[in-house]
Amino acid sequence: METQQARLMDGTDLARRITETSAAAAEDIRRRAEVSPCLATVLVGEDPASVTYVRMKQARCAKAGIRSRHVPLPASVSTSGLVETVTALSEDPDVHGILLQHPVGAHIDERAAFEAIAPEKDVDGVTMHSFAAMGFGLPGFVSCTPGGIMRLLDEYDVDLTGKHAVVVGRSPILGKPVGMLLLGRDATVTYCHSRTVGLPAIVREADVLVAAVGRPRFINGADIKPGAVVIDAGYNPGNVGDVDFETARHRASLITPVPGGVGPMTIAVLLEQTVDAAARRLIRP
Ligand SMILES: Nc1nc2c(c(=O)[nH]1)N[C@@H](CN(C=O)c1ccc(C(=O)N[C@@H](CCC(=O)O)C(=O)O)cc1)CN2
Repeated sequence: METQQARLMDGTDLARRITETSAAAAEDIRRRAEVSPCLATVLVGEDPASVTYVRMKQARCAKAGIRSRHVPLPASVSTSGLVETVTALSEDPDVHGILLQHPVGAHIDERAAFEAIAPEKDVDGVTMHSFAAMGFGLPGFVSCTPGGIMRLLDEYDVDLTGKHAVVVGRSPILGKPVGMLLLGRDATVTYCHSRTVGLPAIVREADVLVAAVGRPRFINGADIKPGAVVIDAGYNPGNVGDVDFETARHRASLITPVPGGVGPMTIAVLLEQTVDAAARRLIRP
């Protein structure tokens, strides 16, 4: 019997508030140092979803008074060509943050390209340097979606201490780092993925479930523990999440919608970290 309706975790509203603060901080930097924070966006090819996400990032930058410099590259670019472009942006003093939109194409060594981002400009949290900082619990730039998820959990006062957090997904910029951040907040973390045997039974144990597997409606609401907090980090075509929302909302206590949950938070964290990178440069030029 369906007894409860989960409260929605409103990522759109929280992202708007974070971006307002970033806009004020960007304005402050401009006034005090006559420097305007700048995000370089690098897009390989013309994958329609990636084009949309990069446009969204540029539009939010513009709204927040953050400059963006777009660098489109043909789908045929080689690994060395991409590394050369990213290295040049890393060395360009006018650029404070670099976003290399994922995915970059199967023929490219994406890791090599990410590693060409200077650590102090890794506002997207995709380099090994940032990954290690997240793992050690040291200050640094977080991967944007994991960072956005943690902000949502805090906004809704979710106590993570001793809670069983199940992360379904293991990508280097989403599943793995969000598990590390949850562990750093004293949750007991289990990583699962598309090949996990007996996944439903593990999902049923989750106090906090993070679905980040990239498969539409992969998590069935019937497998969600009553009262669980459900974070749907899926961004499948048609704005469909990794969780079957209609069934899950009757089991969870809190749930992120798709759209309007984790997605906007990803961009808010990217902008916030871009402004932060510019501010850090003022302290340590
Ligand atoms: N270098 C990176 N590449 C990618 C990342 C990333 O964080 N860094 N994340 C994903 C996708 N992504 C950003 O790039 C992203 C996906 C979805 C949204 C979003 O706000 N979605 C909206 C709905 C969008 C719509 O209406 O079309 C929502 O959920 O409300 C933002 C960012 C892949 N690559």
